[in-house]
Amino acid sequence: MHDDTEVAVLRLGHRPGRDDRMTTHVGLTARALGADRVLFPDNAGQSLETVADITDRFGGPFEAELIEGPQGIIRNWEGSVVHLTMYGERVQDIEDDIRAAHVDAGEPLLLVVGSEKVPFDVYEEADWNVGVTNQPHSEVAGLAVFLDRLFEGRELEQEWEDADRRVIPTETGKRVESADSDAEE
Ligand SMILES: C[S@@+](CC[C@H](N)C(=O)[O-])C[C@H]1O[C@@H](n2cnc3c(N)ncnc32)[C@H](O)[C@@H]1O
Repeated sequence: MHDDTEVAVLRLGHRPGRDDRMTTHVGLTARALGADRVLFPDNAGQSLETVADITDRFGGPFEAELIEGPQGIIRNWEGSVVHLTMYGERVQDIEDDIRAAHVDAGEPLLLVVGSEKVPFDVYEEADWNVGVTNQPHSEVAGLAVFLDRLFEGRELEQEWEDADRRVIPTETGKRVESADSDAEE
């Protein structure tokens, strides 16, 4: 999270058209739930634009980047690598170990989520293969639950910098204020 050791999310694989919405949601969920950066495959430019636009409007800091050779990024990552997969160890059994490496020892964390079939190398190169349940579901759901576990809910209290607008929580309806009008309140 903003003042903590870095958490980057790597989206492995992207099928233009079919995966556009899911890849965008990986980025938006990473941003909303406390990651610092999302790395998208180089054919996911449309998703990058959407995430950058949301960050401009609703605040940051958050970075979205296009990358080539995701497996090189995993191999050369200076820190811990967590791969989210339904075949992995149960998140509730190993979250303390991951938190100890990331929060206590200050290791940057790379969080890898797949789309279609994930190459076996990724399972071998990850420090932890982690299942959020051992049932098949979605990269967005796995990412959300994992980040909330990692940050123990602190991400829900984040402050957003350089936002153009801010949502005011309301019991019913929608209330959005511009950052300028906030400043005048
Ligand atoms: C729709 S799944 C496809 C997985 C693919 N069939 C494979 O063999 O790797 C896409 C991604 O969702 C995530 N995912 C799905 N279920 C998960 C679970 N139970 N725990 C953690 N991540 C999960 C994983 O990152 C996975 O790569």
